[in-house]
Amino acid sequence: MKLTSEQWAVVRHRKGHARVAAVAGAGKTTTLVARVLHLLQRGVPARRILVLMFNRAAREDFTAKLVAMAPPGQPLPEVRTFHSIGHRLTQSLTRWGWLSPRELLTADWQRERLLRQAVYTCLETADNSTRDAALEAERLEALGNFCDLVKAEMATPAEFYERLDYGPDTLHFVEAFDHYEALLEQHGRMTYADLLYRPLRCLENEEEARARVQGFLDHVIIDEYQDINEAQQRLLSLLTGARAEVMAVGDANQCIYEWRGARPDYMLERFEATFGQATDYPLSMTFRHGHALALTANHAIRNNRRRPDQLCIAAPQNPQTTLDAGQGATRLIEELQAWQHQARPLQQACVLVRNWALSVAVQLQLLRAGIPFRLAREERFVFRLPLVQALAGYLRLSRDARLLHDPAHLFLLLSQPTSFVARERLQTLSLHLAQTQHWPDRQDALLASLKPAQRRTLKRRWELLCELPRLANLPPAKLLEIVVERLDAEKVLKRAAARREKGEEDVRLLDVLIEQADELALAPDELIERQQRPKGEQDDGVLITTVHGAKGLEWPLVVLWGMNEEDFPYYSKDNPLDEERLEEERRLFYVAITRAQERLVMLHDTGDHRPSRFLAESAWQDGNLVAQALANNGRDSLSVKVPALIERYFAALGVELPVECSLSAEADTVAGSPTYYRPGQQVRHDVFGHGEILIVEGDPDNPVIDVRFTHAGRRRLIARRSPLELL
Ligand SMILES: Nc1ncnc2c1ncn2[C@@H]1O[C@H](COP(=O)(O)OP(=O)(O)OP(=O)(O)O)[C@@H](O)[C@H]1O
Repeated sequence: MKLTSEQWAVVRHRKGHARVAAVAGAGKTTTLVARVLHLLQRGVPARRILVLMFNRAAREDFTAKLVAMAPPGQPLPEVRTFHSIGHRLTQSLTRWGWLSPRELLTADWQRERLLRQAVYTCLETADNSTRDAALEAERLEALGNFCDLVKAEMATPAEFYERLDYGPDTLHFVEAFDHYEALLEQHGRMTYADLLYRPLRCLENEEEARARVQGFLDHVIIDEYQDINEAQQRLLSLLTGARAEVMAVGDANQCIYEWRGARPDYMLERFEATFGQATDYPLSMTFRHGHALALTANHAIRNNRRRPDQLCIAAPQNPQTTLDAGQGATRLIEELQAWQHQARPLQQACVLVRNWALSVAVQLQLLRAGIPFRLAREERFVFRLPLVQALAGYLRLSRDARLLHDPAHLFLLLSQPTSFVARERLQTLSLHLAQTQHWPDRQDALLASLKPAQRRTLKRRWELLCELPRLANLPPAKLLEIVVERLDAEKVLKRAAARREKGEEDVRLLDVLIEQADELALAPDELIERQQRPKGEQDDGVLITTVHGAKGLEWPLVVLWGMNEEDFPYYSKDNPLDEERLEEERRLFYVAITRAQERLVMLHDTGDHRPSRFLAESAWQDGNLVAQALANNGRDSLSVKVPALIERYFAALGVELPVECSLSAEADTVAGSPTYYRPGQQVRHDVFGHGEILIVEGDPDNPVIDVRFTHAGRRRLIARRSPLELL
């Protein structure tokens, strides 16, 4: 394979640190393998080179390519992940006596037991209901994640708690962290997060230990630099010391872990702050997809203010990617069936969603159409979700009143969505209700340990259960709506979730389920039967995954589902978008669309949600139009939304083709298009004077904007109805 001149420049980089800005599909592995071989040829000993990849799959892929391309017998450098380095450092530091020996906790239940103990200790004097709520499985899981993230970000628990949006019932997290740490030490255990955290803390504190691990490397090459966390960054700088030259490769446009502390500008700032000056290299040519998608990706990301000034250019031999957008589940099924009719395997296709909640509609539709699928995370199978099991349980009860006598069934419905009451107490109550069919007397011991609010919640729920058999004839969607309303399910789910985003995802899941019950007109029996005998996932099926889970991967066919405002970009009335979050959502969209090789289909749903602003911003029709013209060697002038971008793209290809601004683009600007108002823009209001736009949200054609006025403070305005002038 002939490397491009940009790739060669990276391979032959001579001296000092280097930063490589690589677009998606730029052949990073090929280039970095060539770089390693070049260093070896230049006489650098293999043991003085370290290559760091972001996960095991990337590491295996890299190693395989390196072995295949190296001359036989050539000693090769180590290719590692941060975890494997941490593992080895832990072993060495333990052998040398700086760290006490600890065993890695591999099973979830072991970890959960320690977390549970930590919560007990710090809520020892709290009342029952507070403790019960803190011991809910979901809350414990959130606490576990919190502890891991504190370590990944090398923050204090209090600092990190401030940074993330945890709910009001999580105040104990900060203290629980310390108890958890003490328990781990006491039991001689460590978690995966400790593999980096412990050696790093030790090396930062012990000069002598540091001296034993530094000075062994001349070259460190690191992939996916844009998303590395604080612990990884610090470990990297420790290992490289003053001597090693660092080559960091990444794409700031694919920085999708901002909530965890990664920032697109870190590619620039953090690197220089840590290592000093670097030579910059672009890898702008993608080998993954055709011009249509390259142009669409360029359009999509151009609305971000914080981004590298770099166009992604499709290599001439790439497949001619086709793009389409549409609406509804029927379209999704048609796309996948058309793929199968072309005798293409479903493993070559992927359905991407912004959030797992959105995958529920996809799963239900595929089940119904008999199209096999597999999930990147098995536990997200729709009929394995506790909330879905519970809702199906409510439907079953409406059809079969005998279930009121089944304690296990009552327990399921009293505990999901959570009633914030401990399991044991609910089990006893369920047994009583199943046997007596009566709510216990006020003085009954069963109620003694419950707070008045818990009693009220459970009593109301029992009354609903008794009423359900009388509602058996209602359509399932209507019945579910009643259940959700009577349980006050939205509020409960928001309260139960330990992070606001999780609560909102659960609420969205409720919506999706009701929409689906309505759209599919699911007969209760069908839903119930599916829930009771869920068909397992199938290996030869289409993959369903989230955009985060698709990082670094590619498929010939990508269907991006859920292209609606509030779903993608993800926001809500309680959780509005600010400029940073909108830009991160846009980078996620960029990652999503650049996974496709031959075909990309973006679908929005038929519900109340408006189509996503990203569809308009991406100008995908222009992408198709320009790609067609390039394929046919067209000569006619092209009417496009953003002529300057197309001209720059043509200049990079060495193509001369006239372009002009399309009428629709002009109309957009006049009418206040989704891209017309953007955070950061300066405005003048006839009454309030000068200000800066902070947030743009709502209908892209008629946005609501938040403006901070110099003299009139912060105001929310309907942009098109306000006497505003853009400066
Ligand atoms: N100079 C080149 N000419 C032709 N094809 C190339 C070139 N460089 C890379 N490729 C091809 O591009 C594809 C992706 O390359 P590679 O596996 O090296 O990149 P990657 O690291 O997986 O992708 P990404 O850049 O998205 O991380 C491969 O099929 C590879 O053969």
